[in-house]
Amino acid sequence: MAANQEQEQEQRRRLLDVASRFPLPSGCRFSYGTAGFRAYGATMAPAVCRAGILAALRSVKLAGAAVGIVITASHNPVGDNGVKIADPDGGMMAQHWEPFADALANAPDPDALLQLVLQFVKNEGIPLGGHHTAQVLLGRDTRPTGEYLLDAALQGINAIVGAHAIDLGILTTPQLHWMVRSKNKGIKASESDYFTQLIDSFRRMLELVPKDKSGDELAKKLIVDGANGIGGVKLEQIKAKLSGIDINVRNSGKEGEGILNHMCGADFVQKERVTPHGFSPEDVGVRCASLDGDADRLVYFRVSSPSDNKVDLVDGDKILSLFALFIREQLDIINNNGSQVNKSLSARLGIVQTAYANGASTQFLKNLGLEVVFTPTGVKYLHKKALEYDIGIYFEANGHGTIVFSEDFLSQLESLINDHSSEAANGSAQYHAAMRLMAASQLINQAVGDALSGSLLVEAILQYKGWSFQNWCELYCDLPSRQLKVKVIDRSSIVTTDAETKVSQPSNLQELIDKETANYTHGRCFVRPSGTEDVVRVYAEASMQVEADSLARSVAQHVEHLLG
Ligand SMILES: CC(=O)N[C@H]1[C@@H](OP(=O)(O)O)O[C@H](CO)[C@@H](O)[C@@H]1O
Ligand SMILES: [Mg+2]
Repeated sequence: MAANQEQEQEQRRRLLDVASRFPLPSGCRFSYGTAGFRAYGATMAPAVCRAGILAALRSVKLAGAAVGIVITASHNPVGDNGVKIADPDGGMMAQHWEPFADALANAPDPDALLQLVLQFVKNEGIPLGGHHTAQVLLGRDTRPTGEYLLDAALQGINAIVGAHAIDLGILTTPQLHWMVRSKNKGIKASESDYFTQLIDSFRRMLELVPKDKSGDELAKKLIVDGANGIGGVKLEQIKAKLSGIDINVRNSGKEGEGILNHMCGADFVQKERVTPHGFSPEDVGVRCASLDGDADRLVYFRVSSPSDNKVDLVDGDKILSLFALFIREQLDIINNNGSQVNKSLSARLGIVQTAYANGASTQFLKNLGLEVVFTPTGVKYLHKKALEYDIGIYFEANGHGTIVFSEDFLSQLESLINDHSSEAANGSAQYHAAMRLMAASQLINQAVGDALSGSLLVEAILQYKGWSFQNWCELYCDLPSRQLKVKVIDRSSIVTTDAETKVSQPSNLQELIDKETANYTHGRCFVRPSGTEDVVRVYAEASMQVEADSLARSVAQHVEHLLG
């Protein structure tokens, strides 16, 4: 038999073999959804194994570039688990592969799986069975089912001839995305390189804080709620090396401290607006940050008073607003400063939000004269949109977000910094502003939202501005809002348009929503099927809390009535 034919046979055999090792339980249906497959951890092995096959195929297709797999269920309960795939640029897997991901995960038997793969590789022109290579980097969070699912992923990857899996152990989701991106850029990509980049660029940011702004001890104090997940573990590892900030980690994931995401973490704090487990009245007034279970979400809060457990919340929208103010300020300094180096920077700055962004934040950003655009829910949409700008800043209200800088902008910035190399110019405000933007671009994780690097950027900006938590809170006042979930028979019967702000099907639902909304001052309401849970989500906003509550309730009733 010719060598090629032999390889092809071997490839078929391996696929049939691995599929029979991970049969799909009957009645099981996976959907790639907003952010990968997610379900009860013990049931996830077939989907994770198939995600391994898919990641290896994606790497073959992209000429052996590294692709990533993260095993995590983020903010969901500890018993859940899931899998997300990172593309070679460190972003989410290209959306046009999602239908194949769905079909592969749900292939009912080994033969169906084999046929599906063979058809797909033919359509996509993937040179399967030839002399190709593929590499897949794997990370997982701290969940008890992580190791078991990692093994399923490894078996899936190894089912593709020529594929090579690299297990990077327990990592935050953003670390894995950063490593994939760095590896494909040909730069140092280990965990210690990631830490060094964070520590060094944070130090550089603080060195650029004007001397008159350096605040008191409270300004440097930060308590971090690690959600008993991997973010707390990693922060403990580096906090002593972060100078200029005093970090205390609670819910750090240490044995006995608590259960992952249970009564703690970014999702809990943002939704419940109460102090997470491990915080007490003694913490009143101190700036606190909360991460989710895989550390790709970040929100800030402050314990409001010693007598109740309420918090003042700073959500993703306000983190976005702080970042936008900072970036804009540096661009203004560069472009309006009469410096010896007569050079300006042309930069298109874009702000990306979803319909869940509080209306007050959008108004605030627009009042600053910024370009604000909307995408559907999910980092995969926001990130892609942000890449269209020289500097794109995006956040979901729940704390997923980051800043992306175009290569062209960064090289303009670098040349500006080089032009300032003479000593006299080094002292100029323009030079400092350019250096701040450069340090920020190195501190922030440009692959994906990262609670660790995001919180360090927040801390550096607050120190730069000499701002307290209160100053930050007062940027604008959130409009009262309410989110509800409605269980329906088939949530996919709701179809939305205009970045999910309008319903196109069922045909009369939008009219009903409009009618309800018209009854309220500053009323805004939309519904959409969740991409991670079997529910329809209702969001309402109005000038008073009771109004937002009642608008959400009446629209939820319409949804229930129409969809059962
Ligand atoms: C309203 C909301 O918070 N939706 C979340 C949630 O998506 P849904 O499609 O709404 O279930 O999970 C996504 C993944 O974590 C996150 O990106 C998104 O923001
Ligand atoms: Mg997460």
